[in-house]
Amino acid sequence: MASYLLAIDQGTTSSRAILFDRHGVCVASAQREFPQHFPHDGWIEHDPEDIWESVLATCREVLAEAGVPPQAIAGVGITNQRETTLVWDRNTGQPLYNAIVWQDRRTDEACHALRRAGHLDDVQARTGLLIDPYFSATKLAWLLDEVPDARARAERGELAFGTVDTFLIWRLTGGRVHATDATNASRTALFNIHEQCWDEALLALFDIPASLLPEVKDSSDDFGVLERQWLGHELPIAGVAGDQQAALVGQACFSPGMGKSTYGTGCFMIVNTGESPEVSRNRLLTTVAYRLNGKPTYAMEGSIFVAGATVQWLRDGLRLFADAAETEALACQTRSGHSVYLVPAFTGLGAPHWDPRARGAILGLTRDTGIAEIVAAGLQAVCYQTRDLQACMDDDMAASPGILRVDGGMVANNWVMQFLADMLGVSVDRPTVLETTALGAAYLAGLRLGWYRDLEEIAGLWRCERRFSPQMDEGERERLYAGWKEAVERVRTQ
Ligand SMILES: Nc1ncnc2c1ncn2[C@@H]1O[C@H](COP(=O)(O)OP(=O)(O)O)[C@@H](O)[C@H]1O
Ligand SMILES: O=P(O)(O)OC[C@H](O)CO
Repeated sequence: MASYLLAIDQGTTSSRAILFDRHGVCVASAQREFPQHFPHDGWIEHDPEDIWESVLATCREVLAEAGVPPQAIAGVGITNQRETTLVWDRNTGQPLYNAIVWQDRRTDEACHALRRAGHLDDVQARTGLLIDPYFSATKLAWLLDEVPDARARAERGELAFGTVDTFLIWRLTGGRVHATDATNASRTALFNIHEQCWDEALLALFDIPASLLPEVKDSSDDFGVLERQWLGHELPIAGVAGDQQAALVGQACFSPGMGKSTYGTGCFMIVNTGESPEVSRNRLLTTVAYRLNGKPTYAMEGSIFVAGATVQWLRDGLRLFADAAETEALACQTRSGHSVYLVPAFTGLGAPHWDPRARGAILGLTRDTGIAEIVAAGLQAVCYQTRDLQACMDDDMAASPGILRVDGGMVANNWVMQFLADMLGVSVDRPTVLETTALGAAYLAGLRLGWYRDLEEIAGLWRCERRFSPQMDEGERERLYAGWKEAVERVRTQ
């Protein structure tokens, strides 16, 4: 009898494949990093073949490592870096160009022009998003305009567009299925989140031929069959969601008001808002949390572009330490109440500022500032930015989550988690399974395959490993946060 679900987690810097059992316990995992390409300032690309090969290799590795035959897998869930845009030939499956990654800013000018022309409110009303290079629509338009012959070929119906989930589904099913799920569609800026369909007015605005677009399915659905040639056995692809939404599912945040924050390369805080697509007054995003049985559940999201990436920069750029894990001991050595601030606006600022031209800064240096204070400031920046998002959510929804569930590579750092609880003034819960993104994809597949009755059953599987409770006094918390706000004002350009 099939005993496992296979989750494919295709992220920005690496691909992972993880096997879960029925209780949501991680049985084995495999991970491969792949190269990032920076052809010009602000441009970030992935070679689609690197994405594909790393996914295939990790799937094979995880089965080998666990000693599990493919017949023991009930089905596959896919979760992915969102917004990243690919176009390929429907006949050959060959991509026309590299994948343009979500962090890529090449369409900054085009977005600026659309905002100047007054399209922001309409785009926000239809998509829940803003007009920003982050989302797929302007990246896709760029591909059609800049790759020779692409627009004409798209108009003849020869090409397919997809985010990474769609590309993987296409390849895994041998080109039989061209589909995405509603969470991924909701990040393209072409999808109407109220009507749950591609929006003709948006296709016209961004000049995108409808023939390029995939079918939009539920997050638990029939996405076709992974062909026998890849793992030696046919497997149903039964769950798909963008990685941040999958983490919300993996964290079992199924009731309105429950939220999670993921601290990986970037940081994404998402709060479930139930059946109502709340519109933010503070430039947060409205997005599809998951769609089951044709019914969307919505969420509000704050996206911070740089979180763990600061730690990488401190390690690889400044060479202040050799391993990210060392940051915890370094931060513990800081003078309490030091006033160094590091604003990690390396690629601009995301929510709630959306200032692509801002650049980073370290402020408040004194003669006794050392490595420990700079490292601590880098870690604290992530917590201050979460507090910025919390303030927006408080204003938009009258209440941000009373308890925040956290995951991602950075949450291994106890010092960061305590400072986060202190800065937010709420409890921060770290679950036993930190691979919540992959777990969410597995749960979505499991729902479709009848492994789980409903979301309630899945919620019963969530376990807290450690709770961090706020300990800092109010005065100190507000003094530190006021310093952060001042530091951000110094780098903003708009
Ligand atoms: N102990 C730690 N303290 C602080 N940051 C850490 C620690 N361990 C890992 N990180 C950071 O977490 C990030 C990796 O998290 P991960 O969830 O794997 O990211 P992603 O899925 O975005 O690639 C890296 O940027 C790394 O620098
Ligand atoms: O691959 P990650 O974990 O950095 O997540 C990327 C997000 O999906 C971008 O929106």
